Amino acid sequence: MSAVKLDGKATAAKIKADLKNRVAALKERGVTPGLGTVLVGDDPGSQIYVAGKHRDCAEVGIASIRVDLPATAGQADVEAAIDELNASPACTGYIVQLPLPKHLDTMALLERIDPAKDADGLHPVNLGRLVHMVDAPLPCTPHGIVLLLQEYGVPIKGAEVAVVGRGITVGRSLGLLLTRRSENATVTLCHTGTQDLAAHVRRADIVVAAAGVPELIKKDMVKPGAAVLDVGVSRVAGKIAGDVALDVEDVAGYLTPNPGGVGPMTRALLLSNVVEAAERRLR
Ligand SMILES: Nc1nc2c(c(=O)[nH]1)N[C@@H](CN(C=O)c1ccc(C(=O)N[C@@H](CCC(=O)O)C(=O)O)cc1)CN2
Repeated sequence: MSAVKLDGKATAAKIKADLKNRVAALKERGVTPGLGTVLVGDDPGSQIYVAGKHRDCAEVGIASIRVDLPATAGQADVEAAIDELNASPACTGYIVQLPLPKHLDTMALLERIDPAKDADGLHPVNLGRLVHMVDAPLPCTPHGIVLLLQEYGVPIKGAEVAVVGRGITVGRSLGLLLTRRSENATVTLCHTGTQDLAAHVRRADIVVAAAGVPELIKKDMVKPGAAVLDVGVSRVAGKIAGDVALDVEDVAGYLTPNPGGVGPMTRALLLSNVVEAAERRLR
């Protein structure tokens, strides 16, 4: 079997084309959406992702506000940057790029973001809204994964899904999304304490690998025909190393390329949250 490619780049391009029209409509009504980013330190991956987010903004007409702080920035410095973006009328939504340097208190900083400007959907208030299944900005990678599966007609309702990795940006919040009544999947959230990972993955119709362990998901762990989404962004010798071994392609029914799969969808859904926040202002 040679898997159907779940093309995130092409799907993101469609989403961005729609956003471009919505941004133009907002501008006609006197509102220019603006995305802010706070990047602390010089992690090479984070630098690339933040640069990509601002390139996307230019493509769809969203204004960019970029705050870059040195790795030595203290808690108070990052708090000041957040307070400024909370107060800035030009910024309709923003993110603090993760991971932050270890000396910073990530949770305290995420909580300081104005929930109405939380473009990542990771503020505890917005995650709480997701738990309660009420309207809120959705976390970008999980939302992108759901839209990518829908774009290719991969059945989600009733599917057995193995999510590997319990981080807040992907695994934990994806479980919340996929178990909403509108998706109705059955999710097993696997993590480093899972006893027999292969057994859980082998049962799954959809596998989402978001553990950050290169080639964790091997060909013999995947049910023939399953959809496999690789969220891994480890860097080995400067190149992206995904969580899924390359030969999984021989057995999977659908597979994301990496790069070109989940990453571009994450960025497109970030823009979507910024545009939605600007539209909400006009309601
Ligand atoms: N505040 C946040 N920080 C992080 C998040 C997040 O959702 N919010 N997720 C990840 C990284 N991430 C988002 O910032 C991200 C990862 C990958 C890409 C992407 O476009 N990847 C490209 C390849 C780019 C390259 O050459 O390396 C692709 O897959 O084609 C965008 C965003 C952690 N931090």
